[in-house]
Amino acid sequence: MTLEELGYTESLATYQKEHHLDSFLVGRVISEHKERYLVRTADSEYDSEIIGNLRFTANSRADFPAVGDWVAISPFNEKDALIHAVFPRKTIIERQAVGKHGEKQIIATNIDYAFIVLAVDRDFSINRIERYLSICYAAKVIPMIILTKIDLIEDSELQSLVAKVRNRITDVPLFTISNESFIGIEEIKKIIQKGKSYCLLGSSGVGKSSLSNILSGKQSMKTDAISTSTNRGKHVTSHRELLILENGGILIDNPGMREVGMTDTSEGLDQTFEQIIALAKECKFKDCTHTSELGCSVLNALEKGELDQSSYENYLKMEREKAHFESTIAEKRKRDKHFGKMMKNFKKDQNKFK
Ligand SMILES: Nc1nc2c(ncn2[C@@H]2O[C@H](COP(=O)(O)OP(=O)(O)OP(=O)(O)O)[C@@H](O)[C@H]2O)c(=O)[nH]1
Ligand SMILES: [Zn+2]
Repeated sequence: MTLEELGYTESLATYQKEHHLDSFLVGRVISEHKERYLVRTADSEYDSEIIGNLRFTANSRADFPAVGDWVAISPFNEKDALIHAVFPRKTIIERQAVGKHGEKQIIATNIDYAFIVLAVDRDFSINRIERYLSICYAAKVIPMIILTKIDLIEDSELQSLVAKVRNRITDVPLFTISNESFIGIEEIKKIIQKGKSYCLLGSSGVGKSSLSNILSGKQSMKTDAISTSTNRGKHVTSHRELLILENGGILIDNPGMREVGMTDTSEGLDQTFEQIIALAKECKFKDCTHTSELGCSVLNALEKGELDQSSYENYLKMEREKAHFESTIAEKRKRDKHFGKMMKNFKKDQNKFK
C-alpha cells in the first residue's frame, strides 16, 4: 500500500519537508484507544504513543492525535512507535464532549466527504438533514445525502420524499439506495474517489453498517478486530476504524461518529440556511431575532410563502442551541481564567515566604 492510497497529499508532503520531518515515518491514525494510537504506514501498522514533549505542549484535547490524523512516528521495534508530530488537519468533525460543558471532542479528521444517511421509513426528517449539514459545513467536510431502504416504499412515495427534500435543500447531491436490492449502489460507487476520505453520518439503524459492508466488500466490520500488545504489558483489542473501499476510497467509521448529531450544538448554520441568512441582511434592525420585529424580511418572506415554515422553525431552534453552547463556553473560559489567576497568586504568595 502507498501513502497516497491512505489519502496522503502533496500539501502534506510539503509540510513534512518544511518542518524537517523527513527522518520520520509518516502514517495515518486508524484507531484510538485510551491515548494509544494504531498508526498505519505504507508497509505496516504500529501501536503508538505520543512523546512527552508533545504531551506537555498540548493545550487541550484537540492537540492530541485523532482518528484520520497524519502523524510523524519513529518505530522502536516491529510493532511499537512514538508519535512526534501531528500534521495540520484539513477538516475536523467534532462534537460537544459528554458531561463536559462547552468542551469539544474530535471525532475524526481529514475527511473529505460525508454521507448523511437517512432511511425513508421511520427515520425520515428534513430537520435532521439540516442539522447534519450544519455539522458538515462547520467541519469543512463536503456533504452528500443518501436515502436508504427505498425497497420498503412505493416509487411514487419516494418521488414525493425527494421533492420535499429538494424543496428545502437544493444544492446537495442526493442518492436513493437499497442495501437489500442494491438499487442505487452503483451510483454511489461511481462518485467515490480513490484516495479521498469519507464518513457516514446518521441515526442508528438507517443502514450505515450495511452500506459500508457493501462498499468495502467485507462481511462485517465488527469482526475485523485486531489484537495489539502494549508495552505496559496489557492487551488491548482495537478495531480498524479506517477502511479502504473496493474502488480506493477511504471510509472512516469509528464509535464516536455514531454520536455526532442529535445532541450536538451546531455551527455551520449560515451555509445550511443560506436563504434565511440572505433575507436577514435586509432586516430593518441589525440585531433582529426574526421572531416579532417590524421590518423583518425573514418574517415577510414567511408571510408571502417564499420561505418554508419548517425550515424557519428549525433554524430558530438551532440558533438557540448555538447561543446556549456559546454561553457555556464563555463561562468555562471565565472559570479557567479565574483558576489561572488563583494559581499565579498562590505561587506569588509562596515565593514571599521563601
Ligand atoms: N429493507 C431494508 N433494510 C435495510 C436496508 N439497509 C439496512 N437495512 C436493515 O436495517 C437494519 C439496520 O441496518 P444497519 O446497517 O445495522 O444500520 P446502522 O445505521 O449501521 O445502525 P447502527 O449500527 O445502530 O448505527 C438491519 O436489520 C439491516 O438489515 C435497506 O436498504 N433496506
Ligand atoms: Zn429579521
